[in-house]
Amino acid sequence: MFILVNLKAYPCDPIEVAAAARDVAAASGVRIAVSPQAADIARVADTGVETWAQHVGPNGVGSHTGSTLAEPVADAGAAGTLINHSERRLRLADIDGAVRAAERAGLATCVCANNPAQIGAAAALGPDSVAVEPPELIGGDVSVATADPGIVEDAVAAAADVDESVEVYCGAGISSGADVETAGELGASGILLASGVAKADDPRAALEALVEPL
Ligand SMILES: O=C[C@H](O)COP(=O)(O)O
Repeated sequence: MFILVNLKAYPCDPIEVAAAARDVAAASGVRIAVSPQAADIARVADTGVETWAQHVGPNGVGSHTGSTLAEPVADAGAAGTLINHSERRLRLADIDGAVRAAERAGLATCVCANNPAQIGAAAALGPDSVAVEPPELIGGDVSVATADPGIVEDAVAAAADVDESVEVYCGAGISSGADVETAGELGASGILLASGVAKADDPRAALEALVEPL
């Protein structure tokens, strides 16, 4: 099981979370990555934790003010990137372009989507992974794996119908080891979570609790 901790724009200390994630991953053997703000990628990567960007765009070098290019993200130490997160939606052509740009830069890709139909479309673009997240459950206290287990199972089936090599993650409201375990039983090979760690009083304890049953 892969645990991807998205720090969004929460006012946590990215280095504290990164160091905790690095240590918990090493102690547990569970793959854990941290996805900080773009400006923090290099500092977070320097801790040794697997580091992901929250977004890259489709552009290459040129006159694209405000762009996040894949190459400098990779150069800063990122190993992968989210694309089309629910809070950073892109047009279809730009999702495709961002996947291609990330591939050229050597970044692993995870395309986010709202529902199984979108997961099938996302998988058709050839990313390494897709993540299903019902927007109404993001940031809440109830895990997608509990509130809507069918959406996870249907997303796994939708991706497999298109390309069995695409990994399927799920996210929204996941905060406990039991949530992670249930997501795995539903067929997800990874989880995407944010508030359960980034807003925790003790992020290290929150991470330890997540991996405890694995
Ligand atoms: O990127 C993470 C997801 O949007 C889930 O966020 P959450 O764990 O706060 O529900």
